[in-house]
Amino acid sequence: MPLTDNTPSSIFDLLQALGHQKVVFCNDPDTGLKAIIAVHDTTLGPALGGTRMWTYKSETDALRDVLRLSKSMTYKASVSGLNIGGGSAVIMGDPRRDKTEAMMRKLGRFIKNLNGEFITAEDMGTNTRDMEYIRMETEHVTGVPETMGGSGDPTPIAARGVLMGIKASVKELFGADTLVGRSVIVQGIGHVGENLVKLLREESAKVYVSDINEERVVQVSKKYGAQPVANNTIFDINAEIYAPCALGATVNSRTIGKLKCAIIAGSANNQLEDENIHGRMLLDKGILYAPDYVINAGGLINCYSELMGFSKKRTLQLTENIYNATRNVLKLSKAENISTIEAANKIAEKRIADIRKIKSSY
Ligand SMILES: NC(=O)c1ccc[n+]([C@@H]2O[C@H](COP(=O)([O-])OP(=O)(O)OC[C@H]3O[C@@H](n4cnc5c(N)ncnc54)[C@H](O)[C@@H]3O)[C@@H](O)[C@H]2O)c1
Repeated sequence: MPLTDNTPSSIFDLLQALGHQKVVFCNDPDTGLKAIIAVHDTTLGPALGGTRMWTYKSETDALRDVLRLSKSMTYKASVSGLNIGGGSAVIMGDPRRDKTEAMMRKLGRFIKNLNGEFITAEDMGTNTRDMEYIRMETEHVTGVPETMGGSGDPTPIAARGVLMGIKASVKELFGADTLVGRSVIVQGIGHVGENLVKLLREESAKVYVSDINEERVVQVSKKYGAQPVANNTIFDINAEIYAPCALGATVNSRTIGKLKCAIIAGSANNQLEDENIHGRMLLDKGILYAPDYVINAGGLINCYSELMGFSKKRTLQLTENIYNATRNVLKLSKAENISTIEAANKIAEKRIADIRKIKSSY
């Protein structure tokens, strides 16, 4: 996705280049809410995507993030075979310091005004409690607590999907998908990261953990028998699998040279800073990259299931199918000698184009 410093300076040119339908700036001085909602593509259905709250350095950074996130939601839904489109919301601010009930409910009012074109869920910096606040103002939210008729926390399912993607990648590279003794470094041990550490340890993998929150590193490493690693030394560790589970763009021209892993497979959205450049660099370096939006679709699948009338069994089936979806992407990448992200994009774009055609006919 061409969202770098070289991207068009006009916002409309940028939206045109990325294919976005709508961007809404939400400003509410009373609650301090400064949020951006982006609706990328609704060909397959209403735009579904998380609300992220983060201390963005600038408005441009927040806009860049919401545009990247929403586009990857469209692609994620498409490769996962779901009938929904892609959208996303970001709130500018520190979730630990600035977030309030009123702020989340105000965001709910903005979402309500979109009349179902955008449906949200939790993401970094937000949680099920926040979704509950949004639900007080609009029905267009998923991932609300079970007590409110929702499917609850989607992060264990998101982590299971990532595990499926890791297994499919290991199968491709090593011929068998067992994780016994395989080494994995998990960067970012928040909601998804911690669940992933748990699953990896249950599969008897050797797990290293790092986070900017040192307290969590101590807690999580103790709880699951993982090895703590200082955040600034993660690229010095000799681990076969690097699982980015924090912010995106950690795979870039500055880090690729340092990577010692054979596989990159994690939950973070938009792991490649520039997918054209860095997807190719990884292919040339012989590092297998399991495209983020293919393997982190579990959270989306959970939210989608909630919209369809939640069934735990069906949700698990769809999530375990991430194994096959990843295998298909890797197969196409190999057959056409294209990067794995190009292969995933081809599969996603073909489904959207096919459905767009049938929707335009009587
Ligand atoms: N929550 C979901 O259901 C879901 C689903 C799919 C993808 N994702 C993606 O997975 C990633 C993690 O989501 P989450 O819900 O676990 O978020 P979270 O906020 O619970 O956890 C993120 C963790 O990353 C840490 N972190 C932040 N910057 C870091 C850095 N530079 N280095 C190391 N650690 C850092 C934070 O301290 C925190 O512990 C995000 O990119 C999110 O978009 C989340």
